[in-house]
Amino acid sequence: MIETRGLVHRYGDGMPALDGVSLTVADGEFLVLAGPNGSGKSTLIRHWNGLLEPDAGEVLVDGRKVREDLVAARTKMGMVFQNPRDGFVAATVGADVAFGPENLGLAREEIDRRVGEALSAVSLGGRREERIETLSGGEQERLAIAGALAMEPDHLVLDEPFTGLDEPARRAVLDRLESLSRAGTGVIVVTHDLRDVFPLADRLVVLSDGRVVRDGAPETVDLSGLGVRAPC
Ligand SMILES: Nc1ncnc2c1ncn2[C@@H]1O[C@H](COP(=O)(O)OP(=O)(O)OP(=O)(O)O)[C@@H](O)[C@H]1O
Repeated sequence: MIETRGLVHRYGDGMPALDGVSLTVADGEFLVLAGPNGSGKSTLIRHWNGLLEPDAGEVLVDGRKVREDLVAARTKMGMVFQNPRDGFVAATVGADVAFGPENLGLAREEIDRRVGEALSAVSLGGRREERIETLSGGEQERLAIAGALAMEPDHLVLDEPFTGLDEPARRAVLDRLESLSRAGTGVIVVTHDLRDVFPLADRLVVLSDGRVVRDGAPETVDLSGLGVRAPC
């Protein structure tokens, strides 16, 4: 469970990027976090794995303060940031996915199992030896998801995972998210475009100017005037 309590974040002297956000995300929940550009979405998820320090308030993952146990939080939260291509650390598909589990100090057999399962979950099984630069944009997005999955997180958090994807790649990523969610992994998708992800979500939270302005079942949330593109 992710508990965000009264979270305030300021980057400088201006308006706070987060202005007292309180939000609890249950295990297994499929949550869409929406809001216009600059509303604080990326800032919020960076607090969930301790990349930023609160100016006020706190974040707890499974009851433990993130800033006091970064390793525990980062083991439970799988993050796929915008432009995942910038985050690859190895030359080949298999080596990149193995990097996280290797850093957990796991045994080689366990690492191999996780890499195999994560790659097949995103339909990249059998492509371990391929060089990352030869993959398409959609395949690279799925590879980034595999890297997060290999950590076997309780919550998979994806920041704008559909940007720059063509329709088949978008569909493939959505299908993966749906099956992961069905298998019990919590999924949090950050997006300002609700099109395809809307029907999958249990819950929609909308941020505006660093505050939670809507929170509810997707079909019950009124999106008018929020600068969020409603699903067609
Ligand atoms: N590193 C930074 N330094 C200074 N200000 C920042 C920084 N990162 C974000 N901000 C500011 O904080 C506010 C919230 O930004 P954030 O990126 O969290 O919003 P967002 O909802 O994720 O936006 P987007 O949809 O454009 O990614 C914005 O006003 C932004 O300009």
